[in-house]
Amino acid sequence: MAKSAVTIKNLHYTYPNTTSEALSNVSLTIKEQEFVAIVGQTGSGKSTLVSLIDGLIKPEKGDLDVAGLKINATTKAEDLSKIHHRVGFVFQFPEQQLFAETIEEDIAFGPRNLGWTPAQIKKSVDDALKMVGLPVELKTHSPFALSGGQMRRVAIAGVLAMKPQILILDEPTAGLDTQATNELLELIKQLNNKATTVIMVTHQMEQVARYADHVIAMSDGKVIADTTPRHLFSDSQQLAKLSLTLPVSVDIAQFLRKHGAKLENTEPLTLDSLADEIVKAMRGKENE
Ligand SMILES: Nc1ncnc2c1ncn2[C@@H]1O[C@H](COP(=O)(O)OP(=O)(O)OP(=O)(O)O)[C@@H](O)[C@H]1O
Repeated sequence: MAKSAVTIKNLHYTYPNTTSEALSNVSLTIKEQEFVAIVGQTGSGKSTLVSLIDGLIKPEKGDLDVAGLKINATTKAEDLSKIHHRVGFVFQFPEQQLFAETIEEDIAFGPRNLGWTPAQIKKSVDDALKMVGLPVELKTHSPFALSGGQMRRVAIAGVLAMKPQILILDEPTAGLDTQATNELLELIKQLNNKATTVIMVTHQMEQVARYADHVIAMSDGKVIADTTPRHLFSDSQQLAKLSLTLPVSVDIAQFLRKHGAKLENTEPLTLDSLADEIVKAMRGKENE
């Protein structure tokens, strides 16, 4: 059985100077090498949850185990910071945090902070550039001369250079065009295939359907659903409660079924699988 990458038990969190809990009694498990999507309406607690997993804030009550590090309300700041050796966090619009004169300097910032040797730092920069599909020769250039999509890749390379076991991404495709979005998601999937656990906050149900194997849906600081995308998208009551939309492929399949099409009963999570089902149904009709 796969080991757990993150285990959370009865977690509570309230922001300073506020009265209501941002997270209320959250318990969940994320296994190693899962691709997990965290979904929910604005203000439901997604960013707070991933900030706790990344050790940016400390729980008020409850326990976390993140890549083997145990965290609770009494954990000291220096112990909390050990998380950054194991977890990488790609914030929303990460390119806004690029700062150095060269791409190399920018990517090297994290590994240098971790105290790595110059040789280790050089190798980690080159490896990270390759991982995000950018030529290593670019490293002497300014990050600010790149396109928006490329700048985002450099920012993500800065996180990958530290070789995280768990990669958290908060809406990684926000503001990107369709091509850059698809390329970035494929890249994240490749990293996931090579053993990185991925936790992605997203509002895009198409991305959940296509890439995630586990979905955690939040509302009002609580986990409302903790399941597979296929199961979530076949539960219309739950979706309505969470005010989530259906992926287009599932929406079309449900419409066609309602109008008598004999499609298979499982929800098609991508347009490709919907097209396959429609072709099968048409062939079945021809053979009747
Ligand atoms: N720094 C903060 N100080 C006080 N309250 C906060 C802070 N950040 C978030 N909150 C509150 O905590 C709750 C959960 O917010 P959170 O940002 O985790 O939600 P979210 O699901 O990530 O929303 P979004 O999709 O808009 O990013 C909300 O009620 C929000 O107003």
